[in-house]
Amino acid sequence: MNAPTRSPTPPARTSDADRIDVKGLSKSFQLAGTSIEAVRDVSFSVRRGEFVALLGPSGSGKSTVLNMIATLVKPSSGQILIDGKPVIAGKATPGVGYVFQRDTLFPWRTVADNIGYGLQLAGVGDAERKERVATCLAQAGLQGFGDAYPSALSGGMRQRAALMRTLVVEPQVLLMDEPFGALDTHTKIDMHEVLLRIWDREQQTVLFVTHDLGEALTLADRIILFSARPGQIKDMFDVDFARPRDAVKVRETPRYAELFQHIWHSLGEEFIKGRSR
Ligand SMILES: Nc1ncnc2c1ncn2[C@@H]1O[C@H](COP(=O)(O)OP(=O)(O)OP(=O)(O)O)[C@@H](O)[C@H]1O
Repeated sequence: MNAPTRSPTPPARTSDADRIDVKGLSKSFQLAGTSIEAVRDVSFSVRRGEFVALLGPSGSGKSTVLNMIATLVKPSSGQILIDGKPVIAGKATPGVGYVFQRDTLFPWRTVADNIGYGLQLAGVGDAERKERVATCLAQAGLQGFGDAYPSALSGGMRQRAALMRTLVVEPQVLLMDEPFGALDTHTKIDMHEVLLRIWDREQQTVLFVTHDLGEALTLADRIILFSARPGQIKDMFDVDFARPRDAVKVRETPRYAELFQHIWHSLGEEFIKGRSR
């Protein structure tokens, strides 16, 4: 895959090939002698270049599923395939990037050095690293902040830098765990714009965890709705807004209101069930 601004012709948006396959995934945690069933028998696929949101109330096992796909948590049972190959718990899968809710920038490194960290680990030479980091800074609207330390940036700017630190190594699969959850509404919508523009160009396969229905509708091609714990797939919804999307305008369309209302009811039932568990 080419670097963010270097791809001359965008790849086909989606193909029928499955990039992520999750089969019969379950997870129970042991906590102080008690077993907590977090996820029960979850199966789904994500096609190459598809943007899928995992939506559900707090505690419905969305992060646990994402963490299992990211190999950070070992499944109790079930299988996860990426490009047809089983992932191995504890071992990073090549081509898969991860963005967390809280920015995880190193405070002692400048923004440019944070973004360039993965390239440095991969042994990319100084000149190329500089060029690729400059491209990422521009894409994230962070020109002029490369030499700043994270403490000098706003929350939104830090999250943009964290996003770029993952994207600079050009992952084909992007796992995102409520990456904008800590941001205020307007900054969040700015981040949706940044992500939509990058994804329009690069068309990574994205799995995005959120409990924010508006965010899922703005970004995703498909929403997978989780039930209250133990997390199971309750429903799936296609989000058929045209691309490229405008993160502000899409929310003003009648179709958005229609889909919102339709899914909101189902999500609301799980919020209520989740409260009593
Ligand atoms: N390491 C762990 N040890 C014990 N229990 C855990 C662990 N991780 C998650 N759980 C439990 O598993 C359940 C699902 O948690 P998870 O974080 O996956 O849900 P979520 O849908 O991502 O929630 P949120 O939206 O609040 O992040 C919760 O009851 C949680 O307490």
